Amino acid sequence: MSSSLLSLHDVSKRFNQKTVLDQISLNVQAGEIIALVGPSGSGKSTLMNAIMRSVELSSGAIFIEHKNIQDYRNNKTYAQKVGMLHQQYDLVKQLEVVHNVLAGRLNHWGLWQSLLSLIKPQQRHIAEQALSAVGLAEKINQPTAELSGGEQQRVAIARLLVQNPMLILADEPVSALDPANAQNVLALLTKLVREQHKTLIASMHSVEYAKAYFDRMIGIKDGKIVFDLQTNQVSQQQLNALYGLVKTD
Ligand SMILES: Nc1ncnc2c1ncn2[C@@H]1O[C@H](COP(=O)(O)OP(=O)(O)OP(=O)(O)O)[C@@H](O)[C@H]1O
Repeated sequence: MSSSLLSLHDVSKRFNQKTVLDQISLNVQAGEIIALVGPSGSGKSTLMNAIMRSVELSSGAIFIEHKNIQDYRNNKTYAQKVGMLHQQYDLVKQLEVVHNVLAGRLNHWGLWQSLLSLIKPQQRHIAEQALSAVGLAEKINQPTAELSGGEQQRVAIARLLVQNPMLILADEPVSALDPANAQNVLALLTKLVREQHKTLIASMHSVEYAKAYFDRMIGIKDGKIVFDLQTNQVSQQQLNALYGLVKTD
């Protein structure tokens, strides 16, 4: 059996009459670091939401470790396979950083331990470890709202480390950040994914960042894959065609 972590077989999604994903087939091996690129509305978020199981397919099937994702019994088990990083961090701003990081633990805890953790953080050492990995150990008791955008995205990464899924999906993880912060966060995220032998698929607005930090690039247009290559093999012509840019020379 191959080491395929994720595979999509003829995945299609229609919203009302509109086809948003059009027979996408794709294989991802464990350890890959992949950027999804393509114009706005091409279907990148829908593709990731389908893998997250938050969008139901119109047809086709998705497998994680050769098992249909529909067959993972509950969300807790599934969260140990796949986790997602959002553009807007998705943190509870009023809470201290430690609580947001330990929210990644909810998939491992029962109800009482989760409730108790809101009063007295349970397994604080786990949060400490994850926060030092993202360089924020000293912010553990700070209200999350007081952190900068880049720091908040690093807290969200720490929460993912605590959740510890095999596959990380990131939906435009740095598009809300300024260039310096965006590059720091991407460098950190890809470094941690490599060190911890995880797999990353991120949708990226910036082709430049996709080239700098990712190994494989998948171009999506109108819900179809138009190229799927090692990043250094992608030509300017392919990118122009993807974004519908007219040749000027
Ligand atoms: N829940 C929904 N109901 C109806 N249409 C939807 C829904 N979700 C997405 N769409 C449509 O599907 C298409 C693809 O959207 P999607 O968000 O996947 O694109 P994207 O490539 O991620 O775009 P962007 O780069 O702008 O985030 C869009 O036309 C969008 O309007």
